[in-house]
Amino acid sequence: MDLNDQDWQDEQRRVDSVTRKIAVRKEALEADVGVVRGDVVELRKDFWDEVRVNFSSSDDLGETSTSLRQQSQVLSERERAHLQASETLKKLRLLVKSPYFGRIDFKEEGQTGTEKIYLGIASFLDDDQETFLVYDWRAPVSSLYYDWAPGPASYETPSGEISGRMELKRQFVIRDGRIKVMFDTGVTIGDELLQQVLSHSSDNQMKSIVATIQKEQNAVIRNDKSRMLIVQGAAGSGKTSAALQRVAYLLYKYRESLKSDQVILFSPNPMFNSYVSTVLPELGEENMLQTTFQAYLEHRLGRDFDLEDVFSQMETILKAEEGPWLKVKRASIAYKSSTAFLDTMQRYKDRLEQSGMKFKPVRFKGRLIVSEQAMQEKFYGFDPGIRLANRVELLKDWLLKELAQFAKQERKEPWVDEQIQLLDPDEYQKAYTRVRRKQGAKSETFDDFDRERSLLAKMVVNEWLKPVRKWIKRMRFVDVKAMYQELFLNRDLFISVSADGKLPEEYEEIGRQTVGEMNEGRLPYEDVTPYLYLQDLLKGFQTNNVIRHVFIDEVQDYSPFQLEYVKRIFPRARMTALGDLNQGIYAHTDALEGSLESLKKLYGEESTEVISLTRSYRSTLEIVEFTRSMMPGGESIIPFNRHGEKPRLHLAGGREELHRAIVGHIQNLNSQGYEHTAIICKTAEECEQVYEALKERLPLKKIAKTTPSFVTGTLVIPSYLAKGVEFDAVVIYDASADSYSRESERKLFYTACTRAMHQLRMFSLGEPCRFIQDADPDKYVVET
Ligand SMILES: Nc1ncnc2c1ncn2[C@@H]1O[C@H](COP(=O)(O)OP(=O)(O)OP(=O)(O)O)[C@@H](O)[C@H]1O
Repeated sequence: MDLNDQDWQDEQRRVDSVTRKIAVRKEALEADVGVVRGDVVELRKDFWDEVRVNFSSSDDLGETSTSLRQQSQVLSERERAHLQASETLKKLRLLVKSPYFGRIDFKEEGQTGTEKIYLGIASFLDDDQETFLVYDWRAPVSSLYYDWAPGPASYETPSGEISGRMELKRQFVIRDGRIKVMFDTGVTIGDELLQQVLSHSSDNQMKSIVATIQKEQNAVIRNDKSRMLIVQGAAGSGKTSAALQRVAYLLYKYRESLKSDQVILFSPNPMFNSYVSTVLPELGEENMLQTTFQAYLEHRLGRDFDLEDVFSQMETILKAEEGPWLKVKRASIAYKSSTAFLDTMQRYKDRLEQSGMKFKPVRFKGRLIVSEQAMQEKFYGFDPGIRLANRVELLKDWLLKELAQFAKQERKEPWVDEQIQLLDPDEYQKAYTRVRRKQGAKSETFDDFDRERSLLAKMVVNEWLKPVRKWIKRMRFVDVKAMYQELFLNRDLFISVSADGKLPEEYEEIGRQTVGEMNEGRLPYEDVTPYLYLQDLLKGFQTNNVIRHVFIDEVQDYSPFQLEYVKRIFPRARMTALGDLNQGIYAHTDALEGSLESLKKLYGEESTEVISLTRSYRSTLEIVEFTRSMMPGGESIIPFNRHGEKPRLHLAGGREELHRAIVGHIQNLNSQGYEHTAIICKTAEECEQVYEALKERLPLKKIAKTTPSFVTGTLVIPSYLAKGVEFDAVVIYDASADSYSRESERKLFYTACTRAMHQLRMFSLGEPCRFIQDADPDKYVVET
């Protein structure tokens, strides 16, 4: 559209006028916020000056407490006002630069006038406080923009559906108050604008997509009926993007009841957390909580074992030779990932209700305080109607009493006197003060020798028994490890508790591997969640009742067992699961074949909705056409119509030639302005070698599983860590048949290739892998 166009001038005039109003409001609020902040600071500083403190009599005490309460109320009211004003200000600061991105003209059925509705990242009312100059993109009326082309249209409101006719749909790009781009659009939200957005270079931070949300993505964002929403979508179809806008939508729609810290996102790795962390702030919202499943596992079991993480497991498996060990490992992973194992565990718990609980005896200084047998007798002496975890709780209380009893006796022991003698004056003084505090302000001094000795002995013994008490309180007397191992050591037990009365394949060997690792203090990844599950069955689940929405990205990487566990620890939450079955890269994801079905079972079909996203936005049409041709069923992936070069395969004769070609290619990419590129290697070990070999020739950044934040530049990254992120250009380091030799690595290879936005080049030392050979030869170019 021409700059002189009348429409353009009219729109720019409106932008000017709205921006001016926003600026005025912003400045006024800035002044207000300053004042309120000052108030809060003053109130905090002078808090005690304003409170009348007097403890002389009970009347004075009452007055003091009233005064304290009043002062706290004033302070918290001002703090609330400050928070609210700051949040509004944050939005005004964003709006002033770009007040809106879309306009629809809508004529409601039965009404005479047509309303012009402008959409931005937040609502902005005119001074009359009635006219919306900008509507929040999440308001009910805004869904017209995402769901309909000009013509008949309707939208849902809390009081029912509103129908009418959309007469115009217009898009803008406004930067610093100037309209940069403006056009009227048809069916989908501007292919033109999407073209522009997608042709940009990638970044180390994900961007919000509010201006170009597609209809099917809008369905994901606004869905709030089902307990479980499954989003199955191709690589680059905007699953993560839609999920983040969905969080923003939920925070808006339920702003009275839902806060950002009641929403949690499980990310595939810590680096991904940083990659997506700017989207919500860009929309003027607070970030939700972010974590990884691994971080949760570490938090729960990291002190007890050296926990293997999914990346180490992956690395080990990718590097392992085919043979008996790998066969057993695969069988072990498959079984321990399944819900069959979860059922077995449940039945094992039922069995333990009757018999078989294992306890660690309570000891002190090598002496037995309570034996395992005594604990078992006590435990199975409780009413069998009481739940297992509650009986453990009762046992704990009993043990604490036994310990108190023991402590009383112990005070008479000679070692206690020795310890009292050893107290230095400082410790003595401390002990004295502590004892006095405990006694209340009753006596000024130790009144006689006996009393002094008895108080000090009590203190010394208590101090020495503290770790034992803590040990009991944490229920560490429950020998979870022994009971977990027992399952793999005792065939008869296993058969009797397994749901189908059978042993899993390779049972004996799995047992040997599992028990061996655990005795070395290590817990293999496939055992971590089952172990935790058993522990929770025995000691009680640590549920989180605060979280209302759980988002799981890359859900295909979770085993059915793990998903059941997540469901269990967030009993009051709804779940949004985002995944792509083609990208299930970990060993346990074989257990997830047909996993959409198992995912649907998690909350039951009636509480589950599935939305499929089939259009892929990240990569050029050429890259999508190539990558999808590697995958069975890939035809259903629809590329977005953005063109680029065909992917290229470079066959190298030797390693030095390979390195020379890669260096030349990266330099070429940089000169084309592609600065965010990745050399994707199969394993971390290969990354290490490549980094060492090329670091003198290229400014490389090596990415490892512990890398906390995503960076721009030329990265050397293992395939499994490139999940969820994207690059201008991707270089597959060695796509040879030697390197990717197993069928099970197809999804890994596909995932690596689909990280490319604009260019994909694969290098191969010798014959390329079968996945490339399976691909449509018309869809890539071979160079030698
Ligand atoms: N409606 C949209 N408007 C603009 N950009 C979009 C849109 N949808 C997706 N994109 C872009 O496409 C790219 C891929 O999106 P995203 O990472 O959310 O996809 P994904 O489905 O989670 O991918 P993967 O499963 O491969 O990790 C991102 O750059 C995103 O900004």
